[in-house]
Amino acid sequence: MTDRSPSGTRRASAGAGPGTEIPGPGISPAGASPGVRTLPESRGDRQAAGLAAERVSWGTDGRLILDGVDLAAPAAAVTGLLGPNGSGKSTLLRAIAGIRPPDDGGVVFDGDDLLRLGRRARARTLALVEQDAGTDLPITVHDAVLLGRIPHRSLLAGPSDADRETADRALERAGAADLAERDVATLSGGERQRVHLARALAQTPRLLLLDEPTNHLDIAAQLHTMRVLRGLAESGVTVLAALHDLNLAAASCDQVVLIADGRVVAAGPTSQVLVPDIIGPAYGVACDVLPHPRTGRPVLAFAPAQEPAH
Ligand SMILES: Nc1ncnc2c1ncn2[C@@H]1O[C@H](COP(=O)(O)OP(=O)(O)OP(=O)(O)O)[C@@H](O)[C@H]1O
Repeated sequence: MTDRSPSGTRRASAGAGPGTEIPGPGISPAGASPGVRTLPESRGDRQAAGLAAERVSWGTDGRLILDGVDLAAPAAAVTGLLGPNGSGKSTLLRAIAGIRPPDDGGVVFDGDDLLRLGRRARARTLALVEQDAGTDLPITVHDAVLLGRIPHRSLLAGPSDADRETADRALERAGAADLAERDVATLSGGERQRVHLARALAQTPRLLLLDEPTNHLDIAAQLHTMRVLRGLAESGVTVLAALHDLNLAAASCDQVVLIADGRVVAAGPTSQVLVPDIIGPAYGVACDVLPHPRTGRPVLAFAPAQEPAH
């Protein structure tokens, strides 16, 4: 049973308070939670191309983890999914991917009900790069990436030359070509992360979901990964990535959705959500925003929240 009472699950102070509610794209007024702050620029109807999660709820052990989440991720854009630890980002990505289907709500992608697609059709449509997805299979990186082609071929057929070429290109694009002959089990955390991305790329999804894709990566590899995501978006892919690094989000995302305690706190263009009066309360920190000296995009600087004076 899912406890839908507010008292069981929510922190008192996360996010914008009541009175800031403004409906936006994919955020139907009926489904919006109190405290949802969706920016006026994103107001409008749900876009036909791209992803729309509608009033998605999921709970376990009497605890509501996702509480009527509405999220729109347009096609040909990178959408960042932000929120403090335990806010429900991974759970939401798994719900959208159908790995842990929601108890309530729907997930529509390019006009199709994603949750009604069969496994194979879904695997041809979307790929999910999970956080710290481990694999101890005794196989090479190249063969692991080739597994991404399985949804695209008949069940009895082995990989074709075209499949191998796609896997090679995916390895190249993910910056993992030099790892191709390595045994997956011997890879470092950052090397594994690149291989997971390569496998997802080999799947040639139209919807790419990523849970902390820059985990374990050094700064150059982080920037490379975000460039790959931007390149995918430019070629029409819908990209939704859970990110902890708000500066990477600021540098790379077209728009962001901020959740706390399983509810949307704010959603809209990156530069309008990554502002002190939204980020500070959501994460419980003091936050300043400066222009990036090279790009002009927002750079966030953090400090511990001020203790209230006694
Ligand atoms: N299967 C489960 N059983 C019980 N609790 C769960 C389960 N899955 C998730 N949770 C809880 O749901 C909450 C949200 O978890 P989730 O992993 O989605 O958060 P997150 O935003 O991805 O966190 P992080 O940033 O730390 O990775 C957490 O409190 C977690 O403990």
